[in-house]
Amino acid sequence: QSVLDGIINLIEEGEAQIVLEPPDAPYILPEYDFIIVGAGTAGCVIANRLSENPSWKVLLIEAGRSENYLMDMPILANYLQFTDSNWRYKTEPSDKFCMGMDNQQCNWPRGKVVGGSSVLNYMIYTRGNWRDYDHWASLGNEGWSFRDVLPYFKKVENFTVPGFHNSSYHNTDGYLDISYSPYKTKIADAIVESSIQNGIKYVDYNGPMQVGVSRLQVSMRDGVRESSSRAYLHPIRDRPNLHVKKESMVSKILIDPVTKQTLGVEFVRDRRKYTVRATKEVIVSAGAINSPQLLMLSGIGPKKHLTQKGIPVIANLKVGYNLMDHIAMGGLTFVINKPYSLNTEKMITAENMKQYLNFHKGPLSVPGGCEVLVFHDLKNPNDPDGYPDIELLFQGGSIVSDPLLRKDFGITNALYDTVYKSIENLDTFMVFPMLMRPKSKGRIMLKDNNYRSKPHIFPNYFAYKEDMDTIIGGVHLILNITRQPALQKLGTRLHDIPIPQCVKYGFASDDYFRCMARYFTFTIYHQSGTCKMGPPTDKKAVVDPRLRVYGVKGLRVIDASIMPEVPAAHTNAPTFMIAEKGADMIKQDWATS
Ligand SMILES: Cc1cc2nc3c(=O)[nH]c(=O)nc-3n(C[C@H](O)[C@H](O)[C@H](O)COP(=O)(O)OP(=O)(O)OC[C@H]3O[C@@H](n4cnc5c(N)ncnc54)[C@H](O)[C@@H]3O)c2cc1C
Repeated sequence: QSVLDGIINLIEEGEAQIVLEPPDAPYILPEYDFIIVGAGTAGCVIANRLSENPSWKVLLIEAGRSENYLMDMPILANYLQFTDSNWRYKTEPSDKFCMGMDNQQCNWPRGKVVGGSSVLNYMIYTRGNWRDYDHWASLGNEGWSFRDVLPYFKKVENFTVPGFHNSSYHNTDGYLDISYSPYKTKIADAIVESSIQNGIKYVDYNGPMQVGVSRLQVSMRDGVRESSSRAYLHPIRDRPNLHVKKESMVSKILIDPVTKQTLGVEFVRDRRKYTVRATKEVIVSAGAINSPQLLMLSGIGPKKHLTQKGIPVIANLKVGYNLMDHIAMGGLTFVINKPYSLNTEKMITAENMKQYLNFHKGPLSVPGGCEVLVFHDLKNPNDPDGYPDIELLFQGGSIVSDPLLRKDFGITNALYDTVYKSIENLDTFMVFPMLMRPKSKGRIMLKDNNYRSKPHIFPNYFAYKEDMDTIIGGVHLILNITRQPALQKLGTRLHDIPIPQCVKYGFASDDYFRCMARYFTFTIYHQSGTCKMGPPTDKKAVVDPRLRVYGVKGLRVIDASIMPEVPAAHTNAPTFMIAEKGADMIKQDWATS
């Protein structure tokens, strides 16, 4: 098989993808039983599950266009943020975080495409800790304990990770394939070995014990990204009772101001406005930024804020509060003296292309270069069933390995040139110490009452000192791991050109790293919590434990925004679980009514 054969294969697979994704509905009905806003991780699951009932008519509305096959080549993950499939949000400028980024703003990409952020993401698949969900339940969210949600995590997956087939935790007949990437670098092997040498156990972090080291379990099928659309929509593309409307942005949820009954939605396509009615429910699955934005535009949100923006209030709720994210100190880079690192330009060889295009194997199958993670409990380091407060995410390359990676994060040219330019030709890897259980919470606010305006984003990172301390604990752990023999065999050393603004603290001191975290504040893209789930006694709750919006009939939010606390996980797997569970709740509620 040659590269040319591979290119033909690519064209054929690309064509197949176009046919497999449900088409844009050429017409829509005046009313549906259910209207789902947003075909992202959650929306595709809900569309599939609700349309299982052939007597229900379901409309799925998505602002973005079709997913294309190139988006699903794992190594291209870093590139997708530069396309129109990204909403391209930015945080408000700050002098406490994101200080090394252009205009002191962090980029917050979000998927605007069929499949949503599951098309832009790095495919890392982690469920979180059993305590995350027991904690949700203890806050008054009945039905959300780990015991309750485990069946839904299992329902999602076709788990093919070798060596970990524990049927109490895993399943093989779900829609979403979970596997290891078909390729790993020698750096990944050395990281795993060094972690073990540092006393860390190799685990199935989606099994009974989460703390430990592992290669990444990823949502991939046969070396190709498994987005929520590929997993949940492609297999059901011919269902006549499901219509998908693409490139159509919902501008308002229509609610009767007197009865508070949801009537339907208004959406805009090609600058034309359409109205469509929902006879049973509207389900908002527009993600952790757009869901609160849409609720607020529709009159559901904090009374004072909505009134200031000239929006009549339908329900006075704390929409947009409780904004959470997982951040890491970026830029921690190690130089090695072996030619093992993933470097995009060096990787584009005929052999690697041949491997990927023909067989979906080789270095191009590594998701954006991410390879290994360690979950660790800094407070209880010896507890094999610890509750991770830090994750170390290892990449088989670094900020210098791909010219676009620094632009993904928005690092200023000046800072990049000063700190990293000189190591562009060296072999390197990078580690993110990532805060898993942040105390600091932010807020999303409307700019104005125009649905096309991007909202204001205040992430409020590092408002609590403990959050920074945890990151520093993570840096120490990374340094310990890199001192172990397996990584030392590669000549691993910390890249030591300092950030000029931090050098006054003394390179590699804790205060230096604190300063570095404020300059290179890297989001790991886990925005969540902005339509918080909680019991009626929770003053910040927007939806009840059955995901129904308080004070409004016929309206639910089902996506990452309902998380009361962000789990110790990358948020895609928990969002799949929420969607499976939410869809079941809808079925239950309509079965008994
Ligand atoms: C760059 C990046 C990398 C990530 N990496 C990982 C990872 O490796 N592992 C992991 O677990 N998680 C990762 N995540 C996070 C994870 O993908 C998200 O938590 C998850 O996809 C959220 O799902 P959701 O359904 O809440 O929202 P989304 O998947 O974002 O879906 C929302 C959908 O609604 C659409 N929409 C929004 N507003 C409207 C409107 N008004 N009208 C119509 N449609 C609308 C959007 O276009 C989008 O398609 C990453 C995210 C990003 C952006």
